[in-house]
Amino acid sequence: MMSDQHTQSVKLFFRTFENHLSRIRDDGKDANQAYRAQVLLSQIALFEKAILEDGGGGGATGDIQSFVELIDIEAFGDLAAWAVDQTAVTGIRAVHFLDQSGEWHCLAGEGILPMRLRAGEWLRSGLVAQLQQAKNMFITYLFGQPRLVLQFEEGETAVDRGKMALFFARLLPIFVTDRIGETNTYAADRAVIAKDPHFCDLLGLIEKAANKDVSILLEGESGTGKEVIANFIHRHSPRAGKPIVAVNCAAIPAGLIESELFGHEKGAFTNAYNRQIGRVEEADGGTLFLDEIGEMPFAMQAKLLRFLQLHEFHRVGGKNKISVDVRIVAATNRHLKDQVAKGEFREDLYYRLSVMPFVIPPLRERIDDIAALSEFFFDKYGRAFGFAPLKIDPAIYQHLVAYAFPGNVRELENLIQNILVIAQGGNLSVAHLPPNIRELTPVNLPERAVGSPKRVWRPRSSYGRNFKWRRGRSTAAAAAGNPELERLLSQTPKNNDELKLLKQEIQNYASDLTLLVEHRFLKDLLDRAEGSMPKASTLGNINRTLLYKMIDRTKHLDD
Ligand SMILES: Nc1ncnc2c1ncn2[C@@H]1O[C@H](COP(=O)(O)OP(=O)(O)OP(=O)(O)O)[C@@H](O)[C@H]1O
Repeated sequence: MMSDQHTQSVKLFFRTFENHLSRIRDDGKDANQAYRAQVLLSQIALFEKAILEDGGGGGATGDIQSFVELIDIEAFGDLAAWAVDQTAVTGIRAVHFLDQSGEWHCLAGEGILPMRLRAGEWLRSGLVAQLQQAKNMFITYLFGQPRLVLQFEEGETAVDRGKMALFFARLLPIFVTDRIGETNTYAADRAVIAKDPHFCDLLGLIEKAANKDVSILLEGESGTGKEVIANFIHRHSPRAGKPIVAVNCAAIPAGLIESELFGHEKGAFTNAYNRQIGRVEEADGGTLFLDEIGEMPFAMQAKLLRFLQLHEFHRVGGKNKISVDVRIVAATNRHLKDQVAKGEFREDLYYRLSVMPFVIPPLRERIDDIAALSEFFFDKYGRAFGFAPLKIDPAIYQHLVAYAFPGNVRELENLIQNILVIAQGGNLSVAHLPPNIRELTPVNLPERAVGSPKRVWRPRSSYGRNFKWRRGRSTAAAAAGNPELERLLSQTPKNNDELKLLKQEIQNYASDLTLLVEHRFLKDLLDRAEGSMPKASTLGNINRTLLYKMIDRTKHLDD
């Protein structure tokens, strides 16, 4: 079994990984790659479980055989560098990659690659094989060809190496760069599937609010997706690189909630054997998601309010004030204003929390979403359960839309899993629906609800339909006092080629400026870290590989 610390590290690894994949998915460069990243994101929980639990075996499936083997080595190299940088968590010491021409590249770390790829020396199990002689070496396969060698640290590691190697094997196809025909692209945003026009509008508003550092209150029935939206807010906020920490106020006994939120000192109460950091402190710099806020005990509400006003608190049993910077997103499936009227919830806290309130509509009011979410869950769980591509009778959607879904998206998600288990994949028809839904009169779907062209939620342009020039700073004002900028900005290109050249010149100038800022940042950081790279990495919240890269590209400024 893993220690708590390692479990936490593995979890952190996966959260960072999710961010990495989200970036691939969201950068808008390649729809197929984005789709594959989304598929992996939807499987990540299964991998995490498999790696954390003994004997999980990595049950998730991925249709990697359908991907052509053209790997973007550079992009994969970044990931490899990162995995080696996080060796305490991944256990990985070096990553080697075999390209199509049969040449090996050391993508990250240091290690000598024994060129013994002959059959018989490797114990193959599915996509990965372990070298018989050196148990810390794993090969992963793509199309039956060895492609990647992972060298793990010697001795015991907290992570099961086989599972980690399998995880990398599954990742490879994400970095395939060619196109593989038409694929679904409904993965507009990780796990926020939305097609209903009103819900899409609401998401657009929420995205705008996410950008402002204000408290957000999400109200809505249970299972409507409030937690999914809280994550969406975090990812679309300037705090996206920091943690989001969720606290379910209903799940914590009243007597423990203060220490859960604010932590406690050793000996603060019976059983407080060690100092414990609270969830608020864990979320420093990021977002604190307070789920079921309506269940927070009245006495605790006063303490929370105080913290929101002062941004500081004491650990239970502690004397020192601790300051943190968190953004609060709270959610409730009760009507908080009614609770205020009944005297169950503090009015002052209500106003603090609900600077931007949003009501998430129930699923029955988002008819287009029922079909879109069903498609999404059929695909997600069909893959996760290892079923071949499904054939779904469109009448299924007509019945699902007729149902009221009192349990909202959560109920729909469970239902789709049940249908898949009952049908065991293959052809899905109305007969596989539970009787209460099968017997409903089918509803004709709006044309846009299922199939292509898919309407998906995407961040909207802030310009709306009609474009108006914003009243912004003039170029003259922007350049004031800087002769070089004045020279660049005073030119009026006469055609597109001239414009491109000028833009390039301005970009070069700007990157020089950013290097100066980076240089100043590094100098200060290393001063504070007294020259120690590990310390600088922690203080600056920057991984070491990137730190080295930054030093490399700015060191010429040191003269
Ligand atoms: N728009 C969506 N796209 C994809 N999955 C969704 C969406 N909305 C909800 N889900 C899924 O439905 C389930 C319930 O969502 P979530 O936990 O966010 O609901 P909730 O409103 O916070 O529920 P509760 O009030 O009971 O805590 C989750 O498994 C979530 O992944």
